[in-house]
Amino acid sequence: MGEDPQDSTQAKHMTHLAVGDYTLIRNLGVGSSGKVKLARHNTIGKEFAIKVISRAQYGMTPPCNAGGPRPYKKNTKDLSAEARVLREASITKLLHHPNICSLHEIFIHSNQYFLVFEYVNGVQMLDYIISRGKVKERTARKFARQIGSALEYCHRNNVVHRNLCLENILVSETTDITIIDFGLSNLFDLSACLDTYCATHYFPAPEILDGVPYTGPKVDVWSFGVVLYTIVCGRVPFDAENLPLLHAKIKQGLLKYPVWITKECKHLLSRMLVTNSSTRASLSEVLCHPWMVRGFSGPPDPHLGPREPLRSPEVLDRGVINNMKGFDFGTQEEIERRLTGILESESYLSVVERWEDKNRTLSDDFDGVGGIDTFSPSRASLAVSDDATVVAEDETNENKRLSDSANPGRSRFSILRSFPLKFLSPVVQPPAEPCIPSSCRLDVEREQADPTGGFHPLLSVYYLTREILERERAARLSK
Ligand SMILES: Nc1ncnc2c1ncn2[C@@H]1O[C@H](COP(=O)(O)OP(=O)(O)OP(=O)(O)O)[C@@H](O)[C@H]1O
Repeated sequence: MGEDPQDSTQAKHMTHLAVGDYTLIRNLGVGSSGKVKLARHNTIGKEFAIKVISRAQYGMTPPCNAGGPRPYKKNTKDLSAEARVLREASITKLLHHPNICSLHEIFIHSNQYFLVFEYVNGVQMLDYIISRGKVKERTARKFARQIGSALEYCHRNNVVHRNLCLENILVSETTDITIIDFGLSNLFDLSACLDTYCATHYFPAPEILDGVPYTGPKVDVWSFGVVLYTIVCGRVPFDAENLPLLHAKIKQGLLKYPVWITKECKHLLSRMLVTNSSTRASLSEVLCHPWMVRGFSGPPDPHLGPREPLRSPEVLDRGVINNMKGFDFGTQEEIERRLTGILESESYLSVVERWEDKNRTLSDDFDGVGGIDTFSPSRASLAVSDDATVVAEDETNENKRLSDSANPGRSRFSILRSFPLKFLSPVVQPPAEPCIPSSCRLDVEREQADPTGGFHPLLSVYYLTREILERERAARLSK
């Protein structure tokens, strides 16, 4: 990317730099799209993290041999990079979840974008693991439940992250998780496929590496599996000194577990790291897995607000539609027409009907024997076996342990951060039986056919936009 003029000034002078209402304090990090700086709002005094992205790389800088500024033709790559920034902003602005970094505002200068995010006072999960070695399963479960909750929230809103990795998960002092960087995220539609190659280093799902079309959520489950493996094992599932070797290993598809990993945890990982996306666990299965719910009354709360189905086009609020910006959905009239088409479609109406039936049944159950949150892990049929293809821990294997190495922190992540956006791939795992408890309040069918979440990206954006406006209204009233 182009050099940020702010950065030509040394960091020590940064405290004097102001951007809009913010004073820049210091660098927090750097990513492929730009630098992230700690900033303080001049009037409210609150700290924010501002991602500064140069627009020079997007063709906004006039060519130097020109006799003055003139229109500068953008190429397709530039356009998609610029679209990526705007998509990150549009998607993140909609999301409201305790484990997802919120976007406060975005402003655009002639040479730069400034994305003003909530400041997370924490460290990257990568550094957290490096400094501690492996993490106890109990702590890992806390992390996994928060990551899972955030992913479920996203998926139920037709958003797929596509770049979940250790660098995009921040851990606070209270060991709470915040997921950042929705720069590669997208809206998905379960009835259609995405085909863009995304994700960093070790984390992309096999179907992304193979370049085959994919629907979305399962690629996050894969990356989540790699993250969870790394958290509990203290090293990435596949590692090598260089990419070709790494690819070879991945294609070999052998997954090794250290001896200290519990059977339950191994089973969960073996369901997440399944190369065939159609037999890989759904997020519902992951969140209901006995390992995930151990010590809890059920799967993590996705923090979705209460929603009712939109029962007819008459309930559509034009004020909401007018605010559905940033996704190329078309004009207000087009959005309204498309939403009307969805609400009047047979598939939507039948899903609403099923939703009503299901909720009636659930509320009857609730009146009687405890209702929808009565999931009991003990009732789950955990089919854990000592997987034949799971190789026992081999102390001499190339997946060196951090503590054994002369270079403690990085040896378990030898190419991590060495390659830019690069491929990594997976593992042949036994297609273990899914173990979704029948009483689990989440299930695949519901995930795919809930009129209030995940039914269609346009509907999800409508709900999310309405919720933002409601929050803003509530904030105004409380002043
Ligand atoms: N909200 C935040 N609070 C604190 N630190 C942050 C925040 N956002 C980002 N950072 C720091 O800046 C780094 C880069 O941020 P981010 O991953 O969003 O940038 P990027 O350019 O999109 O990166 P990528 O190469 O993954 O696309 C993060 O790894 C983190 O250390």
